Amino acid sequence: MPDPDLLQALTDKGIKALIFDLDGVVTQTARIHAQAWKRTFDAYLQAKGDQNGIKYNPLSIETDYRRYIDGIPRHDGVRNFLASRGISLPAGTPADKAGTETIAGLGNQKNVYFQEVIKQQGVEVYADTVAFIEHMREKGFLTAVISASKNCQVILAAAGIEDLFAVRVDGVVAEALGLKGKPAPDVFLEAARQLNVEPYSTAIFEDALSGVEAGKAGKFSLVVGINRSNVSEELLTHGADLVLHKFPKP
Ligand SMILES: O=P(O)(O)OC[C@H]1O[C@@H](O)[C@H](O)[C@@H](O)[C@@H]1O
Repeated sequence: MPDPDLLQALTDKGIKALIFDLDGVVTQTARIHAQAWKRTFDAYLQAKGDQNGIKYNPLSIETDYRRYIDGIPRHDGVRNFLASRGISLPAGTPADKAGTETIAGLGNQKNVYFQEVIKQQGVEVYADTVAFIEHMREKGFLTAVISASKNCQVILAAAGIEDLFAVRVDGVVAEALGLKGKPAPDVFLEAARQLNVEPYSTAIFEDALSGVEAGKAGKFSLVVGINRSNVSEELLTHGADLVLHKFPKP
C-alpha cells in the first residue's frame, strides 16, 4: 500500500512546526541501542540464571525491546525490562561501575557497548528524513528534535546534522528540567514550548510505541508513526494518526 499523503495532511491541519524523534527516525541508531541492550541483558540474565538455577528468556528485540525499552529513558528501560523477568534491583548511583548489579550499573554497561559501536562505526542518517527536514525548513517550518537518549548531542554531531533543529530536548535536558520520559508527553510539550508553538499546530514523528503514545497524550494535531520495521498496525493502535515507511521526496 502506498504511504498516505503527508504534505496534504500537514496542510489540512495547518501545521507550522515539526518535532522529530532522533533514534530510528532521523538517525540509524535505534538498532545500535537495541543491540547494546540485548548484549547487556542476555549476559546478565545468563549469569544470574546460572547462579540461581533459573532459566530466564533472553531479550527479544521484536517484543521486549519495543514494549519495555524503546524510546524510554535509560533507567526506566532497565527497570521495566527486569520487572518483566520478575527481577527488582536497587537504583545504585551514576558512578556505579559498568555491569554492577544495580539499575545504574546495568545502564552504564549498555552505554559502554553503545558508545563502542558509535566510535567504531560512526552514525548514519536516514537520507529521506534529512532531505525532508531540509526542504521543510526552506519552506519556513520550525523544527525540533527530541530524544530519551543522553547521547543525542553526540549522535547529532557525529552525523553532522546539529543545525537541522532550532530546539533539542533530549535525555540530558529532560533530566535537568525534571521532565517525565515517554509515554508521558513532557519532552514533546517542552520542545513545542521552546519553538513557541501550540500542539494543535505541530506534527510529531516517532518510530517508538511509547513515542506515538506520548504524541497522543500531548494532543498534538498530527502524530506520524515512522515504520522502519514492519510495525504499522501497532503504531496505529498506540496512537499514530498515520504511518509512513519513508518521508516523501521533496
Ligand atoms: O542510554 P541513552 O543513550 O541515554 O538512551 C536512552 C534510550 O533512548 C532511546 O532513544 C532509545 O530508543 C532507547 O533504546 C534508549 O535506551
